[in-house]
Amino acid sequence: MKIPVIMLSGFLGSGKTTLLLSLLKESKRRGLNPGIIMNELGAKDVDGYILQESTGTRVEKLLDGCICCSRKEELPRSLTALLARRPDIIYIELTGVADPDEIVRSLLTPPLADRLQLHHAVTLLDAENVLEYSSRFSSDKQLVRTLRQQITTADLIIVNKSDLVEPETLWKIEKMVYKQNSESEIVFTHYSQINLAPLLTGIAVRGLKDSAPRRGPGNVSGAALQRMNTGSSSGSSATAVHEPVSGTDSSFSQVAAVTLTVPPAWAGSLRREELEQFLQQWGYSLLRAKGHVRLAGEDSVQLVQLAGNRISWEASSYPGQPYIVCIGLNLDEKAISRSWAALFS
Ligand SMILES: Nc1nc2c(ncn2[C@@H]2O[C@H](COP(=O)(O)OP(=O)(O)OP(=O)(O)O)[C@@H](O)[C@H]2O)c(=O)[nH]1
Repeated sequence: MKIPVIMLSGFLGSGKTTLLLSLLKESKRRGLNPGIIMNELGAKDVDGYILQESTGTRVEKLLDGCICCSRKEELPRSLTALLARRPDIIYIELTGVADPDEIVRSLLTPPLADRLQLHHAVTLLDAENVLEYSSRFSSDKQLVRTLRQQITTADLIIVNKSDLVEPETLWKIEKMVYKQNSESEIVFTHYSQINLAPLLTGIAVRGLKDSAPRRGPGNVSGAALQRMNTGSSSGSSATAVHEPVSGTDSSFSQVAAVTLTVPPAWAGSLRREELEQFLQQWGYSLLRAKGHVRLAGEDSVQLVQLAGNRISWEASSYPGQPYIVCIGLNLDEKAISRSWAALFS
């Protein structure tokens, strides 16, 4: 019996982990044993920690590079390890700059092809930013190509973050998607809330299956569109570890990750506004930031996220040394490190 795979792709911060959280909760509710592979560009496992903390599910992590290129050879190894745990369904969350077509190719190549079956290729789009990508990233043609590939490879496209845009923008996005992929289903939603049933149709607990999983009928309708409050707000030596995302056939040649750590002596001294200013000064060259920090005057550790130039905060129980992973296009690593160190001088 082949194990069904649902692949989640989409640019940085588009809502993949938010969707995966819902899928995991729904999988558990159905008594399924899910296997998860999560790939992160940075060396820190921010999303894996969020998933483990919220659902208790073990996550197979592939950090510090992209499994469509620089860490390509690690995917078969991780999938083989995961299969030994006899999952009913495997979710693969790609990095925001991964070419999903490369992953589909790996899944269709023996020996993986003998054991796995691609059930759905889902791509999330950030409604607030997706129409700007071609002009914003015009200096990185490879990245623009990869983002197109994310649209053309999908059989389900979820236009997420629709709470942040006007209906006109959604129509433009629909037109843009249709031009590139007229076959896929497209839904509009916020916080990745969609009807999960069609995605999981045909997936059953091992032993209860009498045939190979089949795709369900379409109709993955999103939640009713409505404006909603995002909950976002308008934050020895500090170290910066640069993680060049290498690989000869890299799909994201100019995208790199930097991990910034807070010196132990300064933990709990950062002010929220200071950190927000630090993150916002790089404009769109800082594509994504996420990490756990301890702020002055706050009891709990905070999970801070920057996506599409918006910053959000939520309480976290992360027990380790505070850090932030910054992912950017042509980021000036020296300037970032200097600016970060200045926060602690
Ligand atoms: N306003 C708004 N925020 C959202 C929505 N969906 C997700 N977010 C927020 O956007 C940020 C990024 O969401 P994630 O689900 O982590 O995105 P991702 O695609 O997994 O991000 P990476 O894996 O880092 O590429 C988080 O702070 C989410 O809470 C939405 O529909 N509307």
